[in-house]
Amino acid sequence: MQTLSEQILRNTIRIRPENSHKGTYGRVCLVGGNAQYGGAIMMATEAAVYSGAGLNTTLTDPANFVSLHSRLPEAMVADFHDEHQLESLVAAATTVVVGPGLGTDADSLAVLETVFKTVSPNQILVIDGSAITLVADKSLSLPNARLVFTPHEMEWQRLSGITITDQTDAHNTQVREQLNGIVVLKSHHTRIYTADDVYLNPTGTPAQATGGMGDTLAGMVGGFTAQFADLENAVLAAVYAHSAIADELAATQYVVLPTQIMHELPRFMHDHQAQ
Ligand SMILES: NC(=O)C1=CN([C@@H]2O[C@H](COP(=O)(O)OP(=O)(O)OC[C@H]3O[C@@H](n4cnc5c(N)ncnc54)[C@H](O)[C@@H]3O)[C@@H](O)[C@H]2O)[C@@H](O)CC1
Ligand SMILES: Nc1ncnc2c1ncn2[C@@H]1O[C@H](COP(=O)(O)OP(=O)(O)O)[C@@H](O)[C@H]1O
Ligand SMILES: [Mg+2]
Repeated sequence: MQTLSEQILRNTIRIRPENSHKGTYGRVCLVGGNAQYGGAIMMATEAAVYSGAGLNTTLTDPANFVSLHSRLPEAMVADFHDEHQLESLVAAATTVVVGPGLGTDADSLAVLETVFKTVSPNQILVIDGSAITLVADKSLSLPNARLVFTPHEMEWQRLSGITITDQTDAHNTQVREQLNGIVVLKSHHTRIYTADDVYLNPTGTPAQATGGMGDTLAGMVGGFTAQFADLENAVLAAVYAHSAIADELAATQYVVLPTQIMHELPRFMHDHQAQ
């Protein structure tokens, strides 16, 4: 087991080359947000945009279009019920983030199944929130893609079958091997399980214990993995940065809002970029 340090930021966040454009920094496709949970996909989208991903498209319930656009004109939006559009936008993405606020009803399942059948082996697929619950409840087969799972302990219990009290590194590693992806097991001491190692994130604060905090991390993982070449480092750096920013804010705040974290990101990434 290794404990992450600030070094992961300098190893990952690159000074931008002058000769670059939005196409250089990846396309993120975010899929989620039913009529009840529009906030979740908005926070994930905003986090991807503020992470610096070059192009961001959100596939969501049309009930969320106006609120999303009025907050975030940088993102493109489309209806996730339109299967043809969902397929073509997912196919064009560097990273797909599926699950924040997706819900678990029949429509949600249909959207998730379309995403799973569309992604290809060289695409990155971040599976979060409701998508994890659906995979577990419906015993869905996972697609052949570069998978990143971001469960909290209850979602991990559903997906892995390991009860929260039994979620030891040995047990978690066994299930990670079957899933064949990176697992970010979120808690007050988040651990990241990769093919070769287990990493402990030393940053984080109970001031983060508020709804939307994980949706924000999912969007950051989307933004970082779409831009930075090394998948594992990009995931580790996103996890570290998310909670390091919260720690900074918690020095003077009782609670840290997810939207405050994402708004600090451009400054934080500027301060930790390296050649
Ligand atoms: N503003 C919004 O639209 C929000 C939408 N959300 C979405 O709501 C859907 C359901 O997700 P939820 O996570 O709320 O519901 P879940 O039912 O998946 O999990 C929440 C339950 O897990 C328990 N739990 C145990 N250990 C935990 C841990 N370490 N971290 C978090 N919870 C732990 C909690 O006490 C709670 O009872 C997801 O799609 C999610 O993205 C939530 O993110 C909240 C905010
Ligand atoms: N007490 C805590 N200490 C540190 N980090 C926390 C704490 N409580 C929550 N977090 C972090 O907040 C996030 C919560 O994720 P999640 O439960 O998926 O939120 P949501 O689905 O509501 O967006 C995770 O990154 C988790 O590590
Ligand atoms: Mg969550």
